Amino acid sequence: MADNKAKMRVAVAGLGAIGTDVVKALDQGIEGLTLVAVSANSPDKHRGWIAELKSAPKLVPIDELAELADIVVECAPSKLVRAIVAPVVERGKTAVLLSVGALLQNEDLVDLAKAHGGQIIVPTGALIGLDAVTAAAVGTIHSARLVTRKPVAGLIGAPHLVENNIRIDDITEPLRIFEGSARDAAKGFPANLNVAVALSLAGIGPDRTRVEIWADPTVTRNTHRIEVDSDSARFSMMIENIPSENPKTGRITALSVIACLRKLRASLRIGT
Ligand SMILES: NC(=O)C1=CN([C@@H]2O[C@H](COP(=O)(O)OP(=O)(O)OC[C@H]3O[C@@H](n4cnc5c(N)ncnc54)[C@H](O)[C@@H]3O)[C@@H](O)[C@H]2O)C=CC1
Ligand SMILES: O=C([O-])CC(=O)C(=O)O
Repeated sequence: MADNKAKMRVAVAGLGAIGTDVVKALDQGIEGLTLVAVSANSPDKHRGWIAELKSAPKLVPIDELAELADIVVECAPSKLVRAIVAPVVERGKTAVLLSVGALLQNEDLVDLAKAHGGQIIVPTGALIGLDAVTAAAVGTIHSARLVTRKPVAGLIGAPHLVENNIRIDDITEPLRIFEGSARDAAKGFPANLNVAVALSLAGIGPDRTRVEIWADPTVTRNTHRIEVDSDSARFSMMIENIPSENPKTGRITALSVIACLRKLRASLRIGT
């Protein structure tokens, strides 16, 4: 049957572990969407494979994306979140946000979206169970907790470790390196704890959501366990993510974005 709805134009900001897979999936085809533009830090590095796509998008600086697209997918370093998302939501458009940890320092972006009829979408990303958490949050959640275990390589360089002089390079046993709120976890581990912030925004907020982080030389996967107790259900779930080419980022993250984009215009939509 003919597709009567006009396609929505999509742009991708950042061509790293997540962005590259998202671009390739969009080029293969996602119902109701068309890829029009991408941004990269070193455009020359990407011109070759972009030119070989079925339909090559424009390669432009991030400040041009909001004008060119209806939906901009942010998969860039967290310091660029404001520069990428503000112009999108100011135009009443949609930003898909991966560096969700940065939202805590940029909470006014949500007000900006509200004022202009824009939307910020946070995919489940590397986590699990945000469908159940958002459902439970319609009622009352009593407690929410995240326990993250990562191989040492996925944690090295985190500001919390550097500032507190915590050495993990030579550990031979699991070491708990952080216990506290999701808000503090996001500050101390900006490239690692997007999942903590996503959980907190789905549930009871960054101050009441508790987080434990372990550096674990016995695991090869980024492992996240969530435990939620509410007036509708008690649940705990664990996901063991195979790292992508970026050891800080699980492979499933890009797939979650692709699934999220598929849902935007799909004729059948499963899950909350
Ligand atoms: N919500 C979630 O569950 C998850 C979120 N993330 C977050 O998503 C973001 C992207 O993650 P990855 O793809 O793994 O990171 P990555 O480091 O592999 O890719 C980021 C890309 O952005 C590019 N970039 C830097 N400056 C740029 C600029 N001015 N314009 C355009 N591109 C620029 C870099 O060159 C790099 O290619 C990170 O902030 C990460 O923390 C990662 C995993 C899970
Ligand atoms: O597990 C992952 O892939 C990444 C992660 O913890 C995060 O960004 O929050």
